Amino acid sequence: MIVLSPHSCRFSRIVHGFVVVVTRSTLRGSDVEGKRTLYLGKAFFLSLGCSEEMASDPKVHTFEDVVTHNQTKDCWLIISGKVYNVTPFMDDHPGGDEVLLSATGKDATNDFEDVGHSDSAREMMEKYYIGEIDASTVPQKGTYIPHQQAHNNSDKSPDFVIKILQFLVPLLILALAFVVRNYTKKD
Ligand code: HEM
Repeated sequence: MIVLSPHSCRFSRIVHGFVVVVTRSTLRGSDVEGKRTLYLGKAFFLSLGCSEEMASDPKVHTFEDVVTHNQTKDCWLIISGKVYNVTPFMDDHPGGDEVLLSATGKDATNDFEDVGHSDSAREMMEKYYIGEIDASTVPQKGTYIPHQQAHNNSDKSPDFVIKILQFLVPLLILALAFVVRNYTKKD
């Protein structure tokens, strides 16, 4: 597989889009001519140095599928909307394999960016690119709170205690006033 710089890849994506549009419109006219355009486009695309994966339409993975690849021997990551199979890189990753494993099962964009990876690290990523993530399948951050945990938390949280006190304190003051009034009342 040929590795390329992100710069040429960005350019090639534009070219790829163009080739697909041309190909689709040409296919409507003539099948043979359309296929020829597709092969020419793909060849041109590959000549720019892009991987075969990028030359064809990228595979779109669902979140549910990607998160099942969460082991040292089978590790996929989601970074900036793209899916990477970093299994061959586990032993060589300078940050270690544990950190890569901890980035599975979620969108690892922030984890990746927080480290401040170098440009050469970003170029290296192209080698492991296996497609795009279907954004509609990625759960929104903070939407999932396990029911049991949420219930326990609310019982112990200071908010809950404050609410109880807001209700009890006026009652206690009222009761106290009542008692004082009764004791100080002249017969
Ligand atoms: C395809 C994905 C990744 C590639 C190709 C990659 C590559 C690299 C490379 C080349 C380095 C050496 C330093 C540099 O050049 O920036 C590095 C360091 C590191 N990476 Fe990654 N990385 C990837 C994903 C991640 C992810 C998702 C995390 C966090 C969860 C991570 C955490 C780290 C850490 C902690 C270091 C060590 C930084 C240091 O000690 O200076 N990497 N990575």
